[in-house]
Amino acid sequence: MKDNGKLNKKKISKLLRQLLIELGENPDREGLMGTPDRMANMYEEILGGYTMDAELDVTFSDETDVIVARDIQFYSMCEHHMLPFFGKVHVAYVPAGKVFGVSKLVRLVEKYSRRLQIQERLTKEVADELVRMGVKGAMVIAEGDHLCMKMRGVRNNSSMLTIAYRGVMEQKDLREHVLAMIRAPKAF
Ligand SMILES: Nc1nc2c(ncn2[C@@H]2O[C@H](COP(=O)(O)OP(=O)(O)OP(=O)(O)O)[C@@H](O)[C@H]2O)c(=O)[nH]1
Ligand SMILES: [Zn+2]
Repeated sequence: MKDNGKLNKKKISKLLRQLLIELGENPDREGLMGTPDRMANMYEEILGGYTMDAELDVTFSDETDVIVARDIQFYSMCEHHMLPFFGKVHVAYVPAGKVFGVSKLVRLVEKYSRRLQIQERLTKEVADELVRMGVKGAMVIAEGDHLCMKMRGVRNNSSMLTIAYRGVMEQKDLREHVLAMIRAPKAF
C-alpha cells in the first residue's frame, strides 16, 4: 500500500500474474487473461476498510435506553490465510443523549471487516470506536464462518462466536436485555 492508502494495482496485478505462473498456470490462456487485473480491483474493494470514511457523524438527539442493530452481514479476510470469513454482527449501544444514523453502524462494521483481520479484533474494534464516540456502553457480537477452517486445514463446519462489551454493558442484566432483544422474533 502506498502512503496515501491507495493500492498500487499495476504492481499487484504483476505479482498475481507471477503467482499464477508459480502455481503452474498459463496466465495468457483465455480464462486467466484478465484475472490479475480483476483480482487487483477485488483487493481494492474487499480490503478497502483501511481507507473507509465511516465517521459516526450523523447524530440525532434522543433519550433511548439501548439500541441494537442486528444481523449486519460482514465479509472479512482472515489474516493468517487470506481466506474469507463472514457472517453476522449485532451492534448494541447505550447512547449518551444522541444516537447515530443506523447506516453508520453498518459502515463501521465494513470499516473494520474490509481488511486483513481476525474476528476477535473486528469485534473489539467496532466496540472501541463506539466508546471513542462517547456512548455510555457498547456490546458487539459476531458469528463468523471461516473458510480457512472449512475448505482446508481441519475442514470443520464449526462457526466462531465473539463478543466485546464496554462501559455500562459490563452490567449483566443489561447484557441479558440486549441478548433478549437480539433473539426476539422479527416484528414482520
Ligand atoms: N482466534 C482466531 N483464530 C483464527 C481466526 N482466523 C483464523 N484463525 C486461526 O489461525 C490459526 C493459524 O494457525 P497456524 O498453525 O499458524 O496455521 P495453520 O498451520 O494453517 O493452521 P491450521 O488452520 O490448523 O491448519 C489457525 O488455527 C486458524 O484457524 C480468527 O479470526 N480468530
Ligand atoms: Zn485463516
